[in-house]
Amino acid sequence: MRLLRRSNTGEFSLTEVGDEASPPYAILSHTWGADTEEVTFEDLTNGTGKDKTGYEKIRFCGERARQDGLQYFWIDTCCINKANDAELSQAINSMFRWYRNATRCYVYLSDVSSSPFDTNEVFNPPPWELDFRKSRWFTRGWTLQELLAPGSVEFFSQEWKRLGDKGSLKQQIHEITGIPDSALQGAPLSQFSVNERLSWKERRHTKLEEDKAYSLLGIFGVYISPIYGEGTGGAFKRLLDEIGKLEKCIQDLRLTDPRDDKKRIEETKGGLLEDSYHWILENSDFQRWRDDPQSRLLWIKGDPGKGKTMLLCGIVNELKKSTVKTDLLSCFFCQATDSRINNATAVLRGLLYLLVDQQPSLVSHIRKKHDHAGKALFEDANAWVALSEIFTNILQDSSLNSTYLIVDALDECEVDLPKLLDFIVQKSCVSSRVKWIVSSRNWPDIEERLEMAGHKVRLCLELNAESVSTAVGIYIRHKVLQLAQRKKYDDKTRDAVLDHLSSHANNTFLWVALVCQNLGKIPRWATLAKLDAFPPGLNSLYERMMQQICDSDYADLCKRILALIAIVYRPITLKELTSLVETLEDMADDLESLREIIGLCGSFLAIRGDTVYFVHQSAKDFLFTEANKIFPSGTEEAHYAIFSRSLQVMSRTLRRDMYNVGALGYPIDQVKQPDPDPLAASRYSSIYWVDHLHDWNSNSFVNHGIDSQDKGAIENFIRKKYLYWLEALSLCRSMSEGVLAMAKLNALAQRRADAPSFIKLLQDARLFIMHHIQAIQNSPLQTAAL
Ligand SMILES: Nc1ncnc2c1ncn2[C@@H]1O[C@H](COP(=O)(O)OP(=O)(O)OP(=O)(O)O)[C@@H](O)[C@H]1O
Repeated sequence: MRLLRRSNTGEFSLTEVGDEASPPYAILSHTWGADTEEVTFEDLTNGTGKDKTGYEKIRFCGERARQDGLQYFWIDTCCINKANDAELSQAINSMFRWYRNATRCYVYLSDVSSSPFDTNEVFNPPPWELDFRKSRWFTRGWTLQELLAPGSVEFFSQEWKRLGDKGSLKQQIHEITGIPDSALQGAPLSQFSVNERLSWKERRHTKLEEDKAYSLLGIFGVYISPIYGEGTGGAFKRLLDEIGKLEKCIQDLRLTDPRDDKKRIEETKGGLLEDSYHWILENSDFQRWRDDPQSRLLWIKGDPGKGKTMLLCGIVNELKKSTVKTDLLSCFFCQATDSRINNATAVLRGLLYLLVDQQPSLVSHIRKKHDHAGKALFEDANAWVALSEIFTNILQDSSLNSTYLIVDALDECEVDLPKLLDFIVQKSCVSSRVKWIVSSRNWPDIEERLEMAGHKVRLCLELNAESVSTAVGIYIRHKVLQLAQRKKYDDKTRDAVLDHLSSHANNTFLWVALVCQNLGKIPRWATLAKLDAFPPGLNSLYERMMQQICDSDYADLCKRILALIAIVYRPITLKELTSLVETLEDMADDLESLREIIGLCGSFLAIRGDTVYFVHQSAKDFLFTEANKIFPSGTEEAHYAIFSRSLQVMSRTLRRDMYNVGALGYPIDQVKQPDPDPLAASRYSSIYWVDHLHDWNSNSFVNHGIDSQDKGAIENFIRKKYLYWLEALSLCRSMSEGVLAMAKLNALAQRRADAPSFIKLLQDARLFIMHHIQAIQNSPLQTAAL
């Protein structure tokens, strides 16, 4: 971009700077006078134009910038060479970003006059307010982005008097423009619907009709080359086309919203306690990472349950508070218990999703490939290659703002962890504008790879025992006071619980959380006697919980539930649970009793909403180390049981037009999930039944193949229910999982050389889904027309 600079003698000169390396600058927002009045690029290069009225605005902006300690500033009249079409086109597509990146934006209101003696405090409303409300500035097209893009927008009268900024004048600006406060305060514009954003420009005008559309490019984060002469209709058509493609691309990219994952994790873990993570802000390693431009990667490591995830949640909150509005912050929380967020491609997808949500113009890097490949770009066998290339390009994009990338629980990334680690190691030294934080357990293979990163700071929780111990102490007090209040402990009991927890916690948050959860189930009068039943150390505690389950009257049922929850590919709902465990089948309408049964499974499980989760990854890890207790016949048998139950429940419940949409071409975007949802019990089964069949085979030393009985059941299902299954997959927005499932099923069937008609049936079924995926994905009932 080209910036103006004021010399000591008061002269102005132009200087070219790279967008990436631009010095801090101020930017002017104003309304244009007659062309002859504005100082142009030629004027400045030829040293003319000083007698034009527009020169006053340059002097104003230069003087304000000087007062604010800024040497450079930008004004659209003279910093763009409009005679150069390519430059003009590039400027139109960059302007939003230039306004956003400006340190200050000064709005010069030539039609608002304010006496130098007016003080805003004395008159309410101030005498200039009426003129302010009527100012032409609020009626022009380009000033919309000039209002929204910068973090700081200050308003000045024609006498150069400061009237206020978009914070102090937010009420008036909201009333004049109809733009919600949150958008004025800097909320990502992607949070507002396309129609809402379009409505903001309704009463605004531009000199050239096409500019009405072009002035919205930055507000939607899309690029189009201006074609003056195409008319408003043509310009808007191209703009809306681009917006449509952008929205589709972001929709396809989204796997989960990591912001929702963070919220869910905090809630399932009992809520984030600020006082228990604030120590990090005073920690010298953290400060070094935050303040030293050379420190690019902060790696927080510690044993299970030491509070890493909650610490990262806290850091995300604190960075959000302390960084400037233009900084990007993207995070991802890996969870081994959920196959949607336990792999390297999911990490890149999640990080990218939040980056483009905050800076939509970055989508251009994804669109190049997505326009050709569609959603498959993020899901096919080459997804990692494509995503890592896109990510690299984004990190190298000169328009990328300062960025924080945060990845929690690398140890829970179960698929392609080495690739992800190498990627982080390489990319963390690419750009000084990008800072990373990652967390992991003390695993040697993670250590080995992350050690290779230059510019890193390592923060080991075990080496910060004093801070962690104080933080755990605060947590203990908080939890015990909660318990004491809820259970009405007397002082003696409360102090004994405090003492026991403080002396046995061993700096492990999770241990405290689990013991408190257990104490919550014990009657007040039995509390003191039971305290010693909570041994120190996570494993001892888990062992005890397991022993209690084994001794209880419901041991078999609890173990079956634990085995199921341990082996499913994503957390399942209570309804899904009833369909997958035979003995729970009758409880589909009695979820309260089911909740009680889950409560009997020690404190291994937690329910949030209607979904059952492991209380912590370490609880699941423990169950696998004690596999003989919950999987007496091995994990393969547990997979087989889920496969077989899934086939039964699908055969029983899937039917045509389950959501009563009626019309064959009814678009999926408009399909609403009915309540009660006819797919509630079979959703999981529909997506994962083949995976369980596959893992029954692949995990085992003995290759079971598909025996005659299962062959018959599968054949029957495909012949009678295949189209309903495809409809269900479409309603679950999981058609691509269906394609993969049919590929796996075909591969398994190949082993039955004695059953050619079975193989042929599955081949045909596979070809069918591959050919019609698009149609069924868009309209679930299309299955009936095919
Ligand atoms: N700041 C905090 N506020 C509230 N609860 C906390 C906090 N820190 C830790 N906890 C409690 O401790 C438990 C364990 O913390 P967390 O899951 O963050 O540990 P972790 O180090 O990430 O464990 P792992 O490596 O096994 O995943 C949480 O479930 C939560 O109950």
